[in-house]
Amino acid sequence: MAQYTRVSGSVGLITLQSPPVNALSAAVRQGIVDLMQRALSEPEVKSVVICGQNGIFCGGADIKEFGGQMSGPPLIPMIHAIEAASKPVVAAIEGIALGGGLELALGCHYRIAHSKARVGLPEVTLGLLPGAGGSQRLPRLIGVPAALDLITTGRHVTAAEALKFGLVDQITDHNTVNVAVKFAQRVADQPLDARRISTHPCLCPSDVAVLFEEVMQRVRRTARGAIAPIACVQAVRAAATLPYNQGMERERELMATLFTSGQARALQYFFFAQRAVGRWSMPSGARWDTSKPRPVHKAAVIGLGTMGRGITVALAQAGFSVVAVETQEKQLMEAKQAISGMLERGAKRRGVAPALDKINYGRNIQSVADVDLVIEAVFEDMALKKKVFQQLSAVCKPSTFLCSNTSGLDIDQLACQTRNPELVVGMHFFAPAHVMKLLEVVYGPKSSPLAVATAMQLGKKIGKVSVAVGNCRGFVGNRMLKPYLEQALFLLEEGATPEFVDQVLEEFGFAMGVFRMSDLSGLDVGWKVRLADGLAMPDPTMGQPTRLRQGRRYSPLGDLLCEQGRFGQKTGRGWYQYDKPGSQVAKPDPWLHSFLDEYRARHALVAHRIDHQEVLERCLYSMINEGFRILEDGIAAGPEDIDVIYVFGYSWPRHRGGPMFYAATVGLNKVLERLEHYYQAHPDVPSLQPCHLLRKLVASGSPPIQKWREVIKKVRSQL
Ligand SMILES: CCCCCCC[C@H](O)CC(=O)SCCNC(=O)CCNC(=O)[C@H](O)C(C)(C)COP(=O)([O-])OP(=O)([O-])OC[C@H]1O[C@@H](n2cnc3c(N)ncnc32)[C@H](O)[C@@H]1OP(=O)([O-])[O-]
Repeated sequence: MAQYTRVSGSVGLITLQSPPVNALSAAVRQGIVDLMQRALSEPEVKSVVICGQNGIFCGGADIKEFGGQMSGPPLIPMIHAIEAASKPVVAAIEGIALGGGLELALGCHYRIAHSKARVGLPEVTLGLLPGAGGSQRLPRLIGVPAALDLITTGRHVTAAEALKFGLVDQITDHNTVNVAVKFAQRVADQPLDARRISTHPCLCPSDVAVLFEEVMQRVRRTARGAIAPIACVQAVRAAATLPYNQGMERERELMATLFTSGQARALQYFFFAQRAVGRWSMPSGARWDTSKPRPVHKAAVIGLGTMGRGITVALAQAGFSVVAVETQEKQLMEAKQAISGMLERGAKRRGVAPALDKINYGRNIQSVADVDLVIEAVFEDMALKKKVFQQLSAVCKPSTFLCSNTSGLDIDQLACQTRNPELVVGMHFFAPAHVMKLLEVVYGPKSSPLAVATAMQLGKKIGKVSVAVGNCRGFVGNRMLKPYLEQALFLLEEGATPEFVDQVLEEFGFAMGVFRMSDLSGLDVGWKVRLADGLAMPDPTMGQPTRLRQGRRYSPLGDLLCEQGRFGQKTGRGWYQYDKPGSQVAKPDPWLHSFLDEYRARHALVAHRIDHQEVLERCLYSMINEGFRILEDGIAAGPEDIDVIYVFGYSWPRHRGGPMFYAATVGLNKVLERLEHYYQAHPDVPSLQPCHLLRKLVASGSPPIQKWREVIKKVRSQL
């Protein structure tokens, strides 16, 4: 909807009204078309201002409309009509002008922005391009290099930056609509021809061909298979090389291809999934909207290894006072230096002062007595963590929330060490903790909604996407990683190489294949856990066959590498070889290939040809199957939670929506059929056995992912 008022006698003011972000829904577009006609037909009206209600100009096209049949007046002719209007039209930009919202403003003859406004063309993040003339008008207004930057990255720019680009004509600290109305009065009689951006030539630098080539190469390198960034470059190239009308035709063609691509659907699903995880719920019925968080002013971090340092930086950068505790003197000195460096580098990038004074360091756990919340980040050892929780419970105020950064240990066991187990939750950060967006907030059977709400809010304040999950070994992310890693090892046993498996996964869109990722994280981490679990056995003559544990197939390949001191990048050897310890350039290692040959010979394994499809299906479907088990067990509330965790924590390619969305895209019946096939071939691998929920969903006709929760509810109620 849109509202019309006449202000100052001669200005027609059109206000977009569609909360929360005044998206250009069919009703809003209809409102704009009707009210523009009215303003143009009223003789008293000499100029027009378009603004949005509640201090927000416009968040762009209504993404909810994309999935269905489009109705109402189309955006492109609507914007053309505004540009062609015989009276000056001024956009009064407050809050945001994004996507179609900025394209609407580019159709206006003038743009006035509030100094706190942000503008941008983020369509690429939704698998699209600015398809309402934005790809053709923006380069004509601000030049090809700046337009390429904005359109291919989708980044939002501040009003000050927009002014520098010439994207807005004026910025103000005052009431933007009032300023725009006065401006509109001043320009009422000015000629408009030069203000119609579509008539401008597209000014190109002399080396424009080289520029496009460079940008295209960069985009292809970083897109990880996403097609929208490439289409964005092609659309801007059309603006630079074709007359406006032909450029618009090219924009339309490219947009049509993107619109119908699975990638746009995946990215739009993911846009809503990211927001859905904020509306968390627990099996007890506690929910985000009925559970109030308690404010946290002062926090503490216990243990200043890699994770503790990152968490301290994340907290301090967000303005929290932090008590950072490390009991080892040498570690403490090293941590202080590292944290200061991280804060200084981050502050330099953001152009702010480093938050060094937010942190108090200490060697004694007593120094956390008065904090509101503690995040324990000591070594991943249950006995040690239990001891720390006992100490914290004795030292801290009774109201202090006690959180653990464990990546998979039992939260309940830690809660049992404390006076107030209801105040204990997991806060599982991902390395590097000040950079990675994901936070798993883990509730145990005793965790209160208050503790979950507080941890979720803290996560939001430090810029994380927080997902509330239940307590089980590995929680959601690492639990699903286990069958994925396991399949990758089995594939090596059966004839594949680490390079081939990684290549397939990287072509799929992962930033790193499973073996390169393991080398980066350190092979010894998992090895220590397997040793503690009694799975990795240094002496293979202990009675059990080496490739079988507890009746299941087991690959000791990772353990054997660790026994050789091959821990990955940090030792210069792992699944790959590196020039020196710490180097990041992975090279195939002939030693490893002979080692695999010998291993296969020792175990009478005959290497067979493993193709692309088998690698993908076995690695991904076993992981997805575990995802369905997680949903069945109530560890994740819905598929969106899993997908958000995988995109933000495990570099799952966003344009594929996340593992559960991918399963829906492939077809649940196909996933089921392939799992059945592989389980038949490998009956000693339980992770390949299709789970009950997957079967149930297929039996229910494979409903769309948005309907899975209904089936999940039914399955859980029958358990
Ligand atoms: C030939 C075909 C021609 C086609 C023409 C194409 C035109 C054009 O180029 C395409 C576009 O504009 S593509 C669009 C380009 N635009 C973009 O990509 C902008 C996308 N939006 C954003 O980046 C952020 O939402 C803001 C920065 C706007 C606000 O951030 P914040 O303050 O943290 O708040 P928040 O929590 O994020 O959102 C609050 C609520 O608003 C909801 N919602 C938001 N935008 C929506 C939309 N466009 N729509 C619908 N809903 C939208 C959001 O879901 C949430 O709902 P919930 O039910 O409460 O969960």
